[in-house]
Amino acid sequence: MEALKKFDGQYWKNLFDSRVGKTTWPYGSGVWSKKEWVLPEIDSDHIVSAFEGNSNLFWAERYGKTVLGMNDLWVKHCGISHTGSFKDLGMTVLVSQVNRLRKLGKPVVGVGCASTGDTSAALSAYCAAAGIPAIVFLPANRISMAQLVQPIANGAKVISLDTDFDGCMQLIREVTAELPIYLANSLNSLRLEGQKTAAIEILQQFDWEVPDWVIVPGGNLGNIYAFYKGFQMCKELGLVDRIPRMVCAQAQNANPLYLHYKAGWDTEFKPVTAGTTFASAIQIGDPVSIDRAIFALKNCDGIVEEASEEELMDAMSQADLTGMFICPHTGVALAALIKLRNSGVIQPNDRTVVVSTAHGLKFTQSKIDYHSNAIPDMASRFANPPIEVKADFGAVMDVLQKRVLSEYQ
Ligand SMILES: N[C@@H](CCOP(=O)(O)O)C(=O)O
Repeated sequence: MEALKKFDGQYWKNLFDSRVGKTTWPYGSGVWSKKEWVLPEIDSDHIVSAFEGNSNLFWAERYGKTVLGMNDLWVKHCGISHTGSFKDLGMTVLVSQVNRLRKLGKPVVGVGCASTGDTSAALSAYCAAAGIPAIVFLPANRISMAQLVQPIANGAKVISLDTDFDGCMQLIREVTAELPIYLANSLNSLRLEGQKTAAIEILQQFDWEVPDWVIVPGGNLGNIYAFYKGFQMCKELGLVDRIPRMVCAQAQNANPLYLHYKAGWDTEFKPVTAGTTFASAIQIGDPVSIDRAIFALKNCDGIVEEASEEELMDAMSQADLTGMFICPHTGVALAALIKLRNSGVIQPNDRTVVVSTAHGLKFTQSKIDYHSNAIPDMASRFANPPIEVKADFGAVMDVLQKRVLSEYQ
């Protein structure tokens, strides 16, 4: 009975009135001025949804307006999917085809890939569902725990190699040239056929009105080409009359395409050794789809932009503060957008779509490091660490007065 009373509004009102009918803060040690606490009636006009949009395409209203002064900013969440990244779109197509080949009696003993964590997760899941052996080559200690556990749990053969992604990629290409293991990286066009559906879906979600800009994070560079392919197909079919300008966003520590773009498309492409980045899934120095990416960007009047570690982590954290929970690669794309917006290349009313490539839950460690102010040489401007408070009513009320109520008064 006592417990029930505590959940009665009148009980709390009486308690509150008895305590706040004073001009000094009656809890702990602070001082306060009394304020009327009247909750307005709620009517349906005041109910706002955090995001507005169709399925996985969200209008990032608050981020757009407050951070960028933009009115028409959208985020296409491709990581809200079975294994938590856009790789699902392409891998379901590829594994279905391998399944068919095996049913036709073709000698495919398994499917293999090199990965920075998302491709391997998607491959392992679909192969497990189809009963096909999956072999994944991963760079040791360079992918997140959440990504590592995905192929392990799905029963793939996980080969952890003492090299970077580019080293893994070279090895899987050599191995699949020798053995009847089907190569599942995005140089395989089946992957791109699946991935291009995200572009078609964006156009459909906008009722076939073409956005001005689409920003895609880029590492191995299959996805930027897949988006181009989807947009171009819709144009050729007469569904739209133009295609958007695309931006490929790279991490400054793994930026071979950016360097090539800056040097002028006609110079010779030079791979780089990718440095460590929080955007670990695009930590790639020698992308397999370089030629396709250049082709796509040239044909859509595209741009390549880069983001430093601080820029990408700040952009990600600021976006999270508006209700998203994005991956660091999407942070790269948002940081690129901030730069292009600040330089006036992208205008406030331009309809802009940022492609969010993976679920933020795969990258919690980087968020924890950021919010704990534990990243050397990074100001972590938007860190929001937990507030440690003694388990004491007065102490808790004091903290709330200082950190919550004072902002409201
Ligand atoms: N970021 C990728 C790297 C492999 O690229 P793919 O385009 O060949 O799938 C990953 O998640 O592994």
